Amino acid sequence: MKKISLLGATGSVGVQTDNVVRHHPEHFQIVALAFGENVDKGLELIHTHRPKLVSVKNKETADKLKGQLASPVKVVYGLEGLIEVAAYPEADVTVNAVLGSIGLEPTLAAIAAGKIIALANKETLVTAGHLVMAAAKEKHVPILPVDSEHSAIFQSLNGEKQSQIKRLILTASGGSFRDKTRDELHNVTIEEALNHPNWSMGAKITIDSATMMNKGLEVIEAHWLFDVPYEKIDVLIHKESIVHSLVEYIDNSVIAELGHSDMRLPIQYALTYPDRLELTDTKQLNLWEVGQLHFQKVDMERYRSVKFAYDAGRAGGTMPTVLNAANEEAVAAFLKGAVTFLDIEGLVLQALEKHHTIQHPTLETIRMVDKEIRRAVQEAIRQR
Ligand SMILES: NC(=O)C1=CN([C@@H]2O[C@H](COP(=O)(O)OP(=O)(O)OC[C@H]3O[C@@H](n4cnc5c(N)ncnc54)[C@H](OP(=O)(O)O)[C@@H]3O)[C@@H](O)[C@H]2O)C=CC1
Ligand SMILES: CC(=O)[C@@H](O)[C@H](O)COP(=O)(O)O
Ligand SMILES: [Mn+2]
Repeated sequence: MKKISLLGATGSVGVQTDNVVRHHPEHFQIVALAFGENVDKGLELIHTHRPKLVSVKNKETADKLKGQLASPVKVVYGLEGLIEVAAYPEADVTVNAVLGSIGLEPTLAAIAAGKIIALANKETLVTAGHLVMAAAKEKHVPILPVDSEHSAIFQSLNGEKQSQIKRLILTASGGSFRDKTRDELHNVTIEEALNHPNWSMGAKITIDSATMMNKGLEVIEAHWLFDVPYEKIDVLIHKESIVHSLVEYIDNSVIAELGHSDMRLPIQYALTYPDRLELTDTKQLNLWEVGQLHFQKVDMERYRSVKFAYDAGRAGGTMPTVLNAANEEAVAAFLKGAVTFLDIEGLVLQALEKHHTIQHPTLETIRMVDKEIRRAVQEAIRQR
């Protein structure tokens, strides 16, 4: 029985983790969970899994939740609460599916407590990959990818030697606006941007897919997870999202993982690794039904966010922290209707251009830069 601490329980990945756990009650148990403000969904999950510890976003939500709980559960809140859930002593695995760089300190706390990390929260690795990977190495803690592309790469690597990797190839759907030219992006709406062609996901990552910043973040995530330099990480547009990513070896052999779009597979694999379990209620992949698969080179002018991410990743230090913080603020503003779709890129670029990289940042420095950049982006939005 694997005991799980689940962060971001009410979100898209969280709810699919709940689904995986409910299908295999003999293998998994959720012993602690954290969410933000969705008390109705949170109560449903608490009722199903009966965790011993629950954390929510703030005191107000904690009070609201306590007022509606039928059984005694310890309720905590804020970043401290997230950290307490992440490092919950009874848990074996911490599934981090919270949204944004708020996931960093809980990840570090879970590593310090010796938990296996099943990581969906890519912003953690983008903002401070050097700290997370160094801590995991020191504590001999595995960081198992939940992000579908990274799970595909992890499965395709299957223990092969690092020195034999020629290239990691991350596939990208191209997002909601894949078939639009750059000029056609000026007046796109929030609703159109949220309409991902292949995946049903939370709002922020769906917008990231539309700008293709998601792929940029995933390039940096892959760099840290697999210890591969940026020159050996490529992005390939693949509109069907059937090939989830590929690994090319020095003998030109290319190994990939394929399947229909269903996050329960990478979530479950991170929980069962190195074993596998049956995945119920899923669609088997019959390639004859799919018929054709398409692949296309990425145009870095059309998808500027991918280039920003490569540049920020190569610059290193605090530059990826800036990329991530500016993007989180710009996407949040777009989702509130405060800026246009193309403003997201503009705001990120402005933040990157103004920043002087600090190399080898400590956690304190990362926190300070993250805060400063968010403030600067908010100010830039106010001045528009
Ligand atoms: N969705 C997907 O298919 C995939 C997602 N990912 C990554 O996984 C992460 C989660 O994505 P997704 O599930 O789509 O996101 P969602 O927006 O659907 O869910 C986010 C979760 O985080 C919680 N949350 C947000 N802010 C806070 C906070 N301050 N304190 C505590 N909890 C908080 C939310 O709570 P509440 O709603 O209750 O407020 C919710 O449970 C992201 O990093 C994303 O990039 C990676 C691959 C695929
Ligand atoms: C399911 C998942 O892992 C997402 O990150 C997904 O890959 C988004 O799709 P694109 O970024 O390729 O549009
Ligand atoms: Mn992904």
